[in-house]
Amino acid sequence: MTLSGSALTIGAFDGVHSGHQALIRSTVLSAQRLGVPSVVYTFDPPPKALLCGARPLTSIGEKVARISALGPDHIVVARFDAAYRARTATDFIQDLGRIAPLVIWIGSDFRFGSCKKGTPELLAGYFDTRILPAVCCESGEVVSSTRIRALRAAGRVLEAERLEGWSELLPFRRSSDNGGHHATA
Ligand SMILES: Cc1cc2nc3c(=O)[nH]c(=O)nc-3n(C[C@H](O)[C@H](O)[C@H](O)COP(=O)(O)O)c2cc1C
Ligand SMILES: Nc1ncnc2c1ncn2[C@@H]1O[C@H](COP(=O)(O)OP(=O)(O)OP(=O)(O)O)[C@@H](O)[C@H]1O
Repeated sequence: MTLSGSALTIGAFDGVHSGHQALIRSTVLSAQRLGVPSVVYTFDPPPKALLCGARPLTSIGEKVARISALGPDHIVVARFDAAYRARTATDFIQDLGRIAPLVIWIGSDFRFGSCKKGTPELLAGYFDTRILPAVCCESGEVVSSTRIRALRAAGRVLEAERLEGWSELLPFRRSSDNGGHHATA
């Protein structure tokens, strides 16, 4: 996919939890303001599934369905395998040129590329990079896919679902395969 302008967000987005949702909403809003398409760039499987054996919170179909529900114009799904993992931060920044982001939304802890050398500061040297403050739960802890996986593993399913933030939005749906349309990188 090649674009001449876009608003972009990037991440594993495992579970598309409330922090991810805020990031995607900010991206869609920026795109509307700028009059360009919004793009969500994600990876399958989530890097931590390949690298640490983490069990993904949803199937790729459910992830794409959740992202689609937030209204971006495009979803790019890059296959995260051994070759992709070896890509450097600079390789990835070059790839992003095809999407021509006028603005990129990320969280402050976003890291990308081999040895996690890609930082928000590096990205900001190439693109207008906006950092969304971390979304926290009611008790003040930062919401993360890792925390949701740990809650699930401990059998604390309701707490995990609350952090994911989908049970209220889509009350009748569970983690099933009902994929949407998406491009692969
Ligand atoms: C383009 C790209 C984007 C990445 N994005 C994420 C991400 O959003 N979340 C994550 O946990 N890891 C992400 N990773 C994985 C890490 O940056 C890194 O590749 C991984 O930790 C393995 O690093 P190593 O091969 O140097 O051990 C990404 C990797 C690449 C190449
Ligand atoms: N609670 C949050 N608030 C705002 N942004 C977030 C939050 N959690 C993650 N992000 C951002 O979402 C993007 C994707 O991150 P990622 O998919 O690695 O999420 P994660 O919840 O941190 O996952 P994990 O716990 O597996 O590392 C990154 O830019 C990250 O900074």
